[in-house]
Amino acid sequence: MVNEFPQVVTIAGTDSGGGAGVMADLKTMQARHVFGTAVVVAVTAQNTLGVQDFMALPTKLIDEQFTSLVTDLNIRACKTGMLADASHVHCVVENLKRVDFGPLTVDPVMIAKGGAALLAADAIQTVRDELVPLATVITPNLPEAAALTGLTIEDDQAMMAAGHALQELGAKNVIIKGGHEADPQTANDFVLLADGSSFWLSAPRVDTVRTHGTGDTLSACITAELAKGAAMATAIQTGKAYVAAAIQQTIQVGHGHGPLNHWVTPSAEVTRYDN
Ligand SMILES: Nc1ncnc2c1ncn2[C@@H]1O[C@H](COP(=O)(O)OP(=O)(O)OP(=O)(O)O)[C@@H](O)[C@H]1O
Ligand SMILES: Cc1ncc(CO)c(N)n1
Repeated sequence: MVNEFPQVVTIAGTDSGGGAGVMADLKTMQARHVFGTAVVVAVTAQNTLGVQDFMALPTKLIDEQFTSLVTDLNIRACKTGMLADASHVHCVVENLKRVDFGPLTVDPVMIAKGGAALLAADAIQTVRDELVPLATVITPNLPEAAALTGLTIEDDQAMMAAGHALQELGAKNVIIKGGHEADPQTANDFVLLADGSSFWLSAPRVDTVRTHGTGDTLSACITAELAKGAAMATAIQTGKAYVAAAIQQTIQVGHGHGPLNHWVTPSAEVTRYDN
Protein backbone atom coordinates (compact mmCIF):
# COMPACT_ATOMS: atom_id res chain seq x y z
CA MET A 1 0.00 0.00 0.00
CA VAL A 2 1.75 3.12 -1.30
CA ASN A 3 0.13 5.61 1.06
CA GLU A 4 0.65 3.66 4.27
CA PHE A 5 2.22 5.66 7.11
CA PRO A 6 5.95 4.87 7.35
CA GLN A 7 6.62 2.17 9.94
CA VAL A 8 10.02 1.33 11.42
CA VAL A 9 11.38 -1.07 14.03
CA THR A 10 14.17 -0.93 16.57
CA ILE A 11 15.67 -4.29 17.54
CA ALA A 12 17.44 -3.48 20.79
CA GLY A 13 17.46 -3.36 24.57
CA THR A 14 15.24 -1.26 26.83
CA ASP A 15 16.48 1.46 29.22
CA SER A 16 14.29 1.85 32.31
CA GLY A 17 15.72 5.37 32.67
CA GLY A 18 14.21 6.35 29.32
CA GLY A 19 17.30 7.93 27.75
CA ALA A 20 18.86 5.22 25.61
CA GLY A 21 18.08 1.99 23.77
CA VAL A 22 14.50 1.25 22.69
CA MET A 23 13.18 4.27 24.61
CA ALA A 24 15.49 6.77 22.87
CA ASP A 25 14.74 5.10 19.54
CA LEU A 26 10.96 5.35 19.92
CA LYS A 27 11.15 8.98 21.08
CA THR A 28 13.31 9.82 18.09
CA MET A 29 11.00 8.00 15.68
CA GLN A 30 8.00 9.82 17.14
CA ALA A 31 9.77 13.18 16.76
CA ARG A 32 10.70 12.37 13.16
CA HIS A 33 7.10 11.45 12.25
CA VAL A 34 7.36 7.74 11.60
CA PHE A 35 5.51 4.96 13.44
CA GLY A 36 7.99 3.28 15.79
CA THR A 37 7.79 -0.38 16.82
CA ALA A 38 10.19 -2.53 18.83
CA VAL A 39 11.60 -6.04 18.99
CA VAL A 40 12.95 -6.14 22.55
CA VAL A 41 16.12 -8.23 22.77
CA ALA A 42 17.12 -7.42 26.36
CA VAL A 43 15.78 -5.55 29.36
CA THR A 44 18.14 -3.33 31.36
CA ALA A 45 17.72 -1.89 34.83
CA GLN A 46 19.38 1.42 34.01
CA ASN A 47 19.35 5.14 34.79
CA THR A 48 21.59 8.10 34.03
CA LEU A 49 24.10 6.82 36.62
CA GLY A 50 24.69 3.48 34.91
CA VAL A 51 23.43 0.00 34.12
CA GLN A 52 22.51 -1.82 37.33
CA ASP A 53 21.48 -5.14 35.72
CA PHE A 54 20.23 -6.64 32.49
CA MET A 55 18.78 -9.84 31.10
CA ALA A 56 18.36 -10.95 27.51
CA LEU A 57 14.99 -12.43 26.52
CA PRO A 58 14.60 -16.05 25.40
CA THR A 59 15.36 -16.21 21.66
CA LYS A 60 11.97 -17.86 21.05
CA LEU A 61 10.28 -14.64 22.22
CA ILE A 62 12.47 -12.62 19.87
CA ASP A 63 11.47 -14.89 16.96
CA GLU A 64 7.84 -14.37 17.94
CA GLN A 65 8.17 -10.57 18.02
CA PHE A 66 9.58 -10.62 14.48
CA THR A 67 6.68 -12.83 13.40
CA SER A 68 4.13 -10.53 15.07
CA LEU A 69 5.47 -7.60 13.06
CA VAL A 70 5.90 -9.32 9.72
CA THR A 71 2.37 -10.80 9.78
CA ASP A 72 0.70 -7.42 10.23
CA LEU A 73 2.81 -4.30 9.81
CA ASN A 74 4.65 -2.94 6.79
CA ILE A 75 8.08 -2.14 8.20
CA ARG A 76 10.06 0.07 5.82
CA ALA A 77 13.34 0.48 7.72
CA CYS A 78 14.94 -1.08 10.79
CA LYS A 79 17.82 -0.65 13.20
CA THR A 80 19.67 -2.78 15.70
CA GLY A 81 21.07 -1.64 19.04
CA MET A 82 22.01 -3.64 22.16
CA LEU A 83 22.08 -7.35 21.25
CA ALA A 84 23.64 -8.72 24.49
CA ASP A 85 25.53 -11.84 23.37
CA ALA A 86 26.47 -14.09 20.46
CA SER A 87 23.35 -16.26 20.54
CA HIS A 88 21.12 -13.17 20.42
CA VAL A 89 23.15 -11.58 17.61
CA HIS A 90 22.74 -14.84 15.69
CA CYS A 91 19.00 -14.98 16.43
CA VAL A 92 18.49 -11.41 15.18
CA VAL A 93 20.55 -12.11 12.04
CA GLU A 94 18.47 -15.21 11.22
CA ASN A 95 15.25 -13.22 11.66
CA LEU A 96 16.52 -10.31 9.54
CA LYS A 97 17.25 -12.82 6.77
CA ARG A 98 13.70 -14.23 6.82
CA VAL A 99 11.83 -10.90 6.82
CA ASP A 100 12.11 -7.79 4.63
CA PHE A 101 12.23 -4.80 6.94
CA GLY A 102 13.94 -2.52 4.38
CA PRO A 103 17.27 -0.76 4.92
CA LEU A 104 19.10 -1.89 8.07
CA THR A 105 20.97 0.57 10.30
CA VAL A 106 23.39 -1.33 12.55
CA ASP A 107 24.40 0.54 15.71
CA PRO A 108 26.96 -1.95 17.06
CA VAL A 109 26.33 -1.12 20.74
CA MET A 110 29.06 -2.57 22.98
CA ILE A 111 29.65 -0.47 26.09
CA ALA A 112 27.33 2.04 27.82
CA LYS A 113 28.63 5.54 28.74
CA GLY A 114 29.08 4.43 32.37
CA GLY A 115 31.30 1.51 31.28
CA ALA A 116 28.88 -1.44 31.46
CA ALA A 117 29.27 -4.08 28.74
CA LEU A 118 26.06 -4.41 26.71
CA LEU A 119 27.59 -6.97 24.33
CA ALA A 120 29.60 -10.01 25.50
CA ALA A 121 33.23 -9.77 24.35
CA ASP A 122 33.01 -13.03 22.39
CA ALA A 123 30.01 -11.69 20.44
CA ILE A 124 32.09 -9.02 18.66
CA GLN A 125 33.19 -11.68 16.17
CA THR A 126 29.56 -12.71 15.56
CA VAL A 127 28.64 -9.08 14.90
CA ARG A 128 31.58 -8.74 12.50
CA ASP A 129 30.95 -12.03 10.64
CA GLU A 130 27.14 -12.20 10.58
CA LEU A 131 25.57 -8.77 11.20
CA VAL A 132 27.96 -6.28 9.54
CA PRO A 133 27.48 -7.86 6.07
CA LEU A 134 23.72 -7.18 6.35
CA ALA A 135 24.17 -3.49 7.24
CA THR A 136 22.85 -0.89 4.81
CA VAL A 137 24.62 1.54 7.12
CA ILE A 138 26.72 0.94 10.25
CA THR A 139 27.27 3.62 12.92
CA PRO A 140 30.10 2.64 15.31
CA ASN A 141 31.67 5.02 17.81
CA LEU A 142 35.47 5.02 17.99
CA PRO A 143 35.91 2.10 20.44
CA GLU A 144 33.34 0.03 18.51
CA ALA A 145 35.04 0.74 15.18
CA ALA A 146 38.38 -0.24 16.74
CA ALA A 147 36.95 -3.50 18.15
CA LEU A 148 35.34 -4.47 14.82
CA THR A 149 38.34 -3.64 12.61
CA GLY A 150 41.27 -4.36 14.95
CA LEU A 151 42.64 -0.88 14.13
CA THR A 152 43.92 1.69 16.60
CA ILE A 153 41.92 4.86 15.89
CA GLU A 154 43.55 8.04 17.17
CA ASP A 155 43.30 10.50 14.27
CA ASP A 156 41.28 11.42 11.17
CA GLN A 157 43.34 9.16 8.92
CA ALA A 158 42.60 6.18 11.14
CA MET A 159 38.88 7.01 11.19
CA MET A 160 38.90 6.98 7.39
CA ALA A 161 40.83 3.70 7.32
CA ALA A 162 38.31 2.17 9.73
CA GLY A 163 35.48 3.27 7.47
CA HIS A 164 37.04 1.48 4.50
CA ALA A 165 37.78 -1.61 6.62
CA LEU A 166 34.11 -1.81 7.65
CA GLN A 167 33.06 -1.58 4.00
CA GLU A 168 35.41 -4.47 3.26
CA LEU A 169 33.63 -6.43 6.00
CA GLY A 170 30.38 -5.92 4.06
CA ALA A 171 28.67 -2.78 5.39
CA LYS A 172 27.41 -0.71 2.45
CA ASN A 173 27.57 2.75 4.08
CA VAL A 174 29.58 3.69 7.17
CA ILE A 175 29.56 6.48 9.75
CA ILE A 176 32.43 6.55 12.22
CA LYS A 177 31.15 8.72 15.09
CA GLY A 178 33.66 11.05 16.67
CA GLY A 179 31.86 11.65 19.95
CA HIS A 180 34.76 9.99 21.81
CA GLU A 181 37.42 12.13 20.05
CA ALA A 182 39.70 14.37 22.10
CA ASP A 183 38.87 17.50 20.02
CA PRO A 184 37.46 20.07 22.53
CA GLN A 185 35.86 22.28 19.81
CA THR A 186 34.00 19.99 17.44
CA ALA A 187 32.40 16.54 17.22
CA ASN A 188 33.36 15.17 13.80
CA ASP A 189 31.85 12.10 12.16
CA PHE A 190 33.36 10.43 9.07
CA VAL A 191 30.85 9.24 6.44
CA LEU A 192 31.73 6.74 3.71
CA LEU A 193 28.96 6.02 1.20
CA ALA A 194 28.33 2.90 -0.86
CA ASP A 195 29.54 4.62 -4.05
CA GLY A 196 32.95 5.25 -2.47
CA SER A 197 32.41 9.00 -1.89
CA SER A 198 33.08 10.32 1.59
CA PHE A 199 32.69 13.45 3.71
CA TRP A 200 32.91 14.73 7.27
CA LEU A 201 30.06 16.13 9.35
CA SER A 202 31.15 18.55 12.03
CA ALA A 203 29.10 20.06 14.88
CA PRO A 204 30.19 22.27 17.78
CA ARG A 205 31.17 20.05 20.73
CA VAL A 206 28.95 20.71 23.74
CA ASP A 207 30.84 20.61 27.03
CA THR A 208 28.40 18.34 28.86
CA VAL A 209 28.02 14.92 30.44
CA ARG A 210 24.38 14.88 29.28
CA THR A 211 25.07 12.59 26.32
CA HIS A 212 23.19 9.42 27.28
CA GLY A 213 21.76 7.78 24.16
CA THR A 214 23.46 9.99 21.55
CA GLY A 215 24.34 7.03 19.34
CA ASP A 216 20.86 5.50 19.61
CA THR A 217 19.28 8.85 18.73
CA LEU A 218 21.50 9.31 15.66
CA SER A 219 20.86 5.80 14.31
CA ALA A 220 17.11 5.96 15.03
CA CYS A 221 16.84 9.29 13.21
CA ILE A 222 18.69 7.90 10.18
CA THR A 223 16.32 4.89 10.19
CA ALA A 224 13.30 7.21 10.31
CA GLU A 225 14.56 9.36 7.45
CA LEU A 226 15.32 6.30 5.29
CA ALA A 227 11.76 5.05 5.91
CA LYS A 228 10.44 8.37 4.61
CA GLY A 229 12.47 7.87 1.43
CA ALA A 230 15.47 10.14 2.05
CA ALA A 231 18.72 9.41 0.22
CA MET A 232 21.42 7.96 2.46
CA ALA A 233 23.59 11.14 2.59
CA THR A 234 20.54 13.27 3.41
CA ALA A 235 19.35 10.84 6.10
CA ILE A 236 22.79 10.90 7.73
CA GLN A 237 23.01 14.72 7.63
CA THR A 238 19.54 15.05 9.16
CA GLY A 239 20.56 12.53 11.85
CA LYS A 240 23.66 14.52 12.73
CA ALA A 241 21.73 17.84 12.79
CA TYR A 242 19.04 16.27 15.00
CA VAL A 243 21.41 14.71 17.53
CA ALA A 244 23.52 17.89 17.66
CA ALA A 245 20.43 19.97 18.47
CA ALA A 246 19.20 17.38 20.97
CA ILE A 247 22.55 17.64 22.84
CA GLN A 248 22.73 21.47 22.61
CA GLN A 249 19.20 22.19 23.85
CA THR A 250 19.64 20.11 26.97
CA ILE A 251 17.00 19.07 29.51
CA GLN A 252 17.66 18.37 33.19
CA VAL A 253 16.79 14.74 33.98
CA GLY A 254 18.69 12.46 36.37
CA HIS A 255 21.98 12.88 38.23
CA GLY A 256 24.52 11.41 35.81
CA HIS A 257 24.83 11.11 32.03
CA GLY A 258 21.53 12.85 31.32
CA PRO A 259 19.31 12.07 28.34
CA LEU A 260 18.81 14.20 25.22
CA ASN A 261 16.02 16.57 24.28
CA HIS A 262 14.11 14.57 21.69
CA TRP A 263 11.61 17.40 21.04
CA VAL A 264 14.09 19.52 19.04
CA THR A 265 14.01 20.13 15.32
CA PRO A 266 17.32 19.51 13.50
CA SER A 267 19.52 22.61 13.80
CA ALA A 268 21.55 24.02 10.91
CA GLU A 269 24.84 24.07 12.84
CA VAL A 270 26.31 21.02 11.13
CA THR A 271 29.05 21.66 8.57
CA ARG A 272 29.82 19.22 5.77
CA TYR A 273 33.40 18.92 4.48
CA ASP A 274 33.77 16.88 1.31
CA ASN A 275 36.95 14.88 0.87
N1 LIG B 1 29.60 16.48 23.48
C1 LIG B 1 29.12 16.40 22.23
N2 LIG B 1 28.80 17.52 21.54
C2 LIG B 1 28.32 17.45 20.28
N3 LIG B 1 28.12 16.28 19.62
C3 LIG B 1 28.42 15.13 20.26
C4 LIG B 1 28.93 15.11 21.59
N4 LIG B 1 29.10 13.81 21.98
C5 LIG B 1 28.72 13.07 20.94
N5 LIG B 1 28.32 13.83 19.89
C6 LIG B 1 27.79 13.38 18.60
O1 LIG B 1 26.72 12.48 18.91
C7 LIG B 1 26.68 11.41 17.96
C8 LIG B 1 26.87 10.10 18.70
O2 LIG B 1 28.25 9.90 18.94
P1 LIG B 1 28.89 9.07 20.14
O3 LIG B 1 30.30 8.81 19.74
O4 LIG B 1 28.64 9.79 21.43
O5 LIG B 1 27.99 7.76 20.10
P2 LIG B 1 27.87 6.58 21.14
O6 LIG B 1 29.11 6.48 21.96
O7 LIG B 1 27.49 5.39 20.35
O8 LIG B 1 26.67 7.05 22.06
P3 LIG B 1 25.81 6.20 23.15
O9 LIG B 1 26.62 5.00 23.52
O10 LIG B 1 25.54 7.13 24.30
O11 LIG B 1 24.52 5.86 22.48
C9 LIG B 1 27.79 11.73 16.95
O12 LIG B 1 27.24 12.46 15.88
C10 LIG B 1 28.76 12.57 17.77
O13 LIG B 1 29.58 13.38 16.95
C1 LIG C 1 19.66 -0.57 26.31
C2 LIG C 1 20.76 0.34 25.89
N1 LIG C 1 21.08 0.39 24.58
C3 LIG C 1 22.08 1.20 24.16
C4 LIG C 1 22.78 1.98 25.07
C5 LIG C 1 23.91 2.87 24.59
O1 LIG C 1 23.53 4.17 24.56
C6 LIG C 1 22.40 1.90 26.43
N2 LIG C 1 23.03 2.65 27.38
N3 LIG C 1 21.40 1.07 26.80
